[in-house]
Amino acid sequence: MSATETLRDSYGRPVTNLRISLTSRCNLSCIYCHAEGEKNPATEMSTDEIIAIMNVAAKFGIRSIKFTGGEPLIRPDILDIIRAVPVGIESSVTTNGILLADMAYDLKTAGLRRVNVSLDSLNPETYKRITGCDCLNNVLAGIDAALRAGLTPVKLNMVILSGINDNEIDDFLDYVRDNRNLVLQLIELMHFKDCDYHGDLKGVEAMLASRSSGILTRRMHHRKKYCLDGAEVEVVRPLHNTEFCAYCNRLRVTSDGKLKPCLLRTDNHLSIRGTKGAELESLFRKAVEQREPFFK
Ligand SMILES: Nc1nc2c(ncn2[C@@H]2O[C@H](COP(=O)(O)OP(=O)(O)OP(=O)(O)O)[C@@H](O)[C@H]2O)c(=O)[nH]1
Ligand SMILES: C[S@@+](CC[C@H](N)C(=O)[O-])C[C@H]1O[C@@H](n2cnc3c(N)ncnc32)[C@H](O)[C@@H]1O
Ligand code: SF4
Ligand code: SF4
Repeated sequence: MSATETLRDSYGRPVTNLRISLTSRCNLSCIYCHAEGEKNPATEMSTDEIIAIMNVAAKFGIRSIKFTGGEPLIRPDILDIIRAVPVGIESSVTTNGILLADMAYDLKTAGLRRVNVSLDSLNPETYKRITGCDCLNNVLAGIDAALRAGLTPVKLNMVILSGINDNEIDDFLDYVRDNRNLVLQLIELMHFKDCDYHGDLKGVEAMLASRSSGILTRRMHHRKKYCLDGAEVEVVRPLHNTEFCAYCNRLRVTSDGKLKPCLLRTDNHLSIRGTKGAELESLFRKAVEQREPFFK
């Protein structure tokens, strides 16, 4: 196998991005959480199992690894995991930010490139209603610490919840405005729980487009990025979006060690528990073969 072999699925989509769920456990209980599509996970992977997976990913030309969960920062070995990311792979974490203030500097020193921080409201009451925790200030302190540590750009993930936080978009635009290191991500709610707050992101995109001085298209998912009056906003609108899936370049690993070809499917997971070397590589190939756009 060449050092730069990139895996492609039968739809011609290259896999360049790996999302590893480090745990299904979390210190918050958001009303909408999809937990990265995990259902009843078994035992978490060990540090060594995660390192073996990252090393195979490097052989297959994976360019970026995202650590997610559950809440990835509650893993006691998170710094060891980040230190073990193979050279040449950019690593990032998606976190709720609760523990970030104390950890940002160490994460940066361990080699982490950047963070996405979930923040669905700037109002303490609304934040508590969504997450179950009266801890908005911890998250804001975490974002400041991440900026100071250079974990940039810091992307703020805001899931649009109709009737709960959709009146706060302008407040968020003000929050990120004129800070080149802060990007706002507006995310469409996917229904994984009985959560009835789905909002229309197409309407939001039309509003952003009408106020934008420029619109870019990201390679991944062909997501649109809007530049308006000093604020950078990316829109994540996956549902019934064939273009989004056509440009999906990700493979996932569940916290209990299964390759997961698509966020929205649970019927084609492949267990990699107890495998390494050639066997693990062959399972990677098989998982990529099983990838297909969810919306097509
Ligand atoms: N349907 C679907 N949703 C996704 C996919 N990737 C990310 N999302 C959603 O997008 C949101 C943001 O995910 P993040 O973990 O912050 O990462 P990201 O924005 O996708 O990645 P970066 O921009 O590289 O940091 C989450 O709500 C995910 O549920 C995907 O491949 N399919
Ligand atoms: C599952 S969380 C895991 C990482 C971390 N605990 C956090 O909240 O950032 C990853 C991202 O998925 C988003 N998310 C969770 N459930 C979702 C849903 N039903 N629809 C859309 N996004 C969702 C969260 O807002 C977060 O930005
Ligand atoms: S913090 Fe993340 S993993 Fe935890 S409940 Fe909220 S969205 Fe889910
Ligand atoms: S729904 Fe599946 S195929 Fe579509 S973008 Fe998400 S992970 Fe990729």
